[in-house]
Amino acid sequence: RRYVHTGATWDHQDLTYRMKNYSPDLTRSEIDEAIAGALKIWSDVIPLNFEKREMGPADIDISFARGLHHDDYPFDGPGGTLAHAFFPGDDLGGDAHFDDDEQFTVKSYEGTNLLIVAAHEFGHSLGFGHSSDLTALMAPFYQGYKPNYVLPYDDHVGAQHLYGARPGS
Ligand SMILES: CC(C)C[C@H](CC(=O)NO)C(=O)N[C@H]1Cc2cn(c3ccccc23)CCCCCCNC1=O
Ligand SMILES: [Ca+2]
Ligand SMILES: [Zn+2]
Ligand SMILES: [Zn+2]
Repeated sequence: RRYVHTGATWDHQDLTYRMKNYSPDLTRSEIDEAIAGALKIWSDVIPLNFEKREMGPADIDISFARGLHHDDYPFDGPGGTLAHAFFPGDDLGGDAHFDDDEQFTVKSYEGTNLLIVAAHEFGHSLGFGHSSDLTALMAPFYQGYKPNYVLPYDDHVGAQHLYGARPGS
């Protein structure tokens, strides 16, 4: 049990998310697919449902930004920090920001894999801190593209400890 829980969780099961903008690195459908896939990594094991919204307020607002971008955590250019996200809550709570100075890719060993980075960030959006298990998704270090990604044990146990297990998972 090395995952870290921050104390904040959502008080509703049906969470909404919204793409506030897109990155020029990929097509909209590639980005939508990577985001949905990253959310599914978590909803496969815990009883939360994610619904994409095109307009209006959402629990998890997703955006790409460079440098300073309306929060106290400016991005740092290419490399270094790849993305960050906020624990559950109103406004910025649950939101995920991706550093658009990275070259986001899908299904490639080149660049920075959007699905894996997004899955890590959504762990924070659901209330998880960093794990000291370096093989965990919630480890603080990017571990590169992995085809057919399966949620590591530490994250799986952590998620179910917090939100219970999705029946049959
Ligand atoms: C887990 C990931 C998806 C999100 C995390 C940030 C995070 O925890 N978001 O929720 C991240 O970006 N970690 C850095 C940590 C990091 C590694 N280095 C750095 C050099 C400078 C600044 C940070 C780093 C060494 C050089 C490699 C730089 C490229 C990879 N970067 C990382 O692994
Ligand atoms: Ca960066
Ligand atoms: Zn930010
Ligand atoms: Zn993190």
